Amino acid sequence: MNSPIVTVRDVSKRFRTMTALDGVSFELRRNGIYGLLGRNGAGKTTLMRILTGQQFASAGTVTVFGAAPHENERVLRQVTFIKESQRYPDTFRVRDVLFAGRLLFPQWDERFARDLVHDFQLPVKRQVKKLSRGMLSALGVVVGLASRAPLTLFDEPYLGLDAVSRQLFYDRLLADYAEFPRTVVLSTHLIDEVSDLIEHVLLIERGRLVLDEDAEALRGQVVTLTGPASAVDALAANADELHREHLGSLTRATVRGRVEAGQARAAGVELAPVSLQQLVVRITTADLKEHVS
Ligand SMILES: Nc1ncnc2c1ncn2[C@@H]1O[C@H](COP(=O)(O)OP(=O)(O)OP(=O)(O)O)[C@@H](O)[C@H]1O
Repeated sequence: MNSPIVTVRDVSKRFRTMTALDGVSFELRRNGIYGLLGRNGAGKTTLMRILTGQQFASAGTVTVFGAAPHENERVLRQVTFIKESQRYPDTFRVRDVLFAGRLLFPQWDERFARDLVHDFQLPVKRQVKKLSRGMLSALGVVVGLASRAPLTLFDEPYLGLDAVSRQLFYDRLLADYAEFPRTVVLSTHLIDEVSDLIEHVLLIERGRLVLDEDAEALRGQVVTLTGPASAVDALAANADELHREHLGSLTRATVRGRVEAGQARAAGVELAPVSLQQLVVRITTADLKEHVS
């Protein structure tokens, strides 16, 4: 990852009285796989729509490849946005969508597109409106991958895919990314599934960005401490406590911060890593929000 290709500064979006995004700021760097995580209605789609020029922010600025994205052809030719509810013209067949991809995206790889169509067993002659939900998702995935756009956003396009096809998507994405690095944003609820894939985590909670962290750094930052309450308290004293539960005579605390493994062992406290999914659940639990900086 190096220079930013997207800069979001203090962006808010209001729909009448509803605030969908509230003072969001972050950067997306050239080449990297970002996980855009958050609960239902957190503001993920709204943010992606603003990044791709489909919606205006109510306040703040968005710069994509050095310019505002709205109606900017130079910028938008470098961007692919695949959403679950992707619409295509009524008469389009699968092959028409692929043809359009070839025309629209300068980096489109026709051979890769055909391989993907084969992998996902898509019927090229079938009208898009007659595809099953999973096939429609697969078509979105094919376009998103084969476009090789320098900024590719997937807004849960794979919800219709079964587990085997989702794995195929993750595998193809990783393999192609290794050969043709670009900036990929995956918005998803299936955090466990993508946790090995994503390099950076952006977590939105009720319109606010509550986490903007390197995934690897995050993995070591949050742990659970299980042991006698007094020993857990002592170890947790210098960390942010995200959650606490009692298991008979033992206490289990989920904390964010540095805890020395040797110290924990000596105090009879079991130290265990927290999965990204657990971490997100803990952080987005409403009454614990004050623990998140
Ligand atoms: N056009 C609109 N008019 C009014 N409210 C809207 C509009 N678009 C989005 N919202 C509201 O903004 C909030 C954020 O919606 P958004 O679709 O961005 O969430 P999301 O994180 O993508 O959710 P999900 O994971 O459920 O798809 C929601 O409360 C939603 O109802």
